[in-house]
Amino acid sequence: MTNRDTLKNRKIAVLGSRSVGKSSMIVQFTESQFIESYYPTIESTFTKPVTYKGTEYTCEIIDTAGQDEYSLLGPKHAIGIHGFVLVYSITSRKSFDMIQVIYDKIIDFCGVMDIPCVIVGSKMDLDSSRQVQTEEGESLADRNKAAWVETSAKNNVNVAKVFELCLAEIEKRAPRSQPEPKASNCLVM
Ligand SMILES: Nc1nc2c(ncn2[C@@H]2O[C@H](COP(=O)(O)OP(=O)(O)OP(=O)(O)O)[C@@H](O)[C@H]2O)c(=O)[nH]1
Repeated sequence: MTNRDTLKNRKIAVLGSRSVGKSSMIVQFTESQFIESYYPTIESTFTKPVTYKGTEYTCEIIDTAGQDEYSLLGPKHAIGIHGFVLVYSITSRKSFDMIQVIYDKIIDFCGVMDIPCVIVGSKMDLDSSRQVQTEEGESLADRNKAAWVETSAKNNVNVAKVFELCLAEIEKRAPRSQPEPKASNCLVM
């Protein structure tokens, strides 16, 4: 087996409204810590090796600036990206409503029917302020052929699962001998 067979690079873009906890989730996953204070993200990339079903992957995780309905989805959020993590906060109905908007923008941009995607309901530790029920999250994911999970970056609940689910969604759609993405191609299937 060549190194290319054993170490696969997978680019994952994390998108969602402002302050839903995208950075906190990524930092918990890659650095095992939780940051209470809020620093708006411009854009940064984190790398972490992940072993999933016996295969070693290098996950390149792109932390994006929070989106709203007026944000333009640029090529950097679609081209060469293998999988998408779309995050809403269970405490914000508005952030939940943004998920379909962002999903549709990706689909439009890439000209595909569906994408390897995990929809994440964050901040599940704040259940007393819940605005989005679990069934709503599940059925949104079902409608879009996406995986779904609720997480708490604060308590490190289901954070690693997000990235496992994303790798599963990517691999589910990948043809057996999928070539590595070319920089100029939209890889979403
Ligand atoms: N209680 C609780 N708070 C959280 C959780 N995740 C994030 N937060 C808090 O929510 C705030 C925003 O978190 P960020 O991770 O910066 O959010 P973001 O989505 O990256 O924000 P942008 O960079 O603006 O897009 C911070 O004060 C975090 O401490 C969580 O799981 N539980």
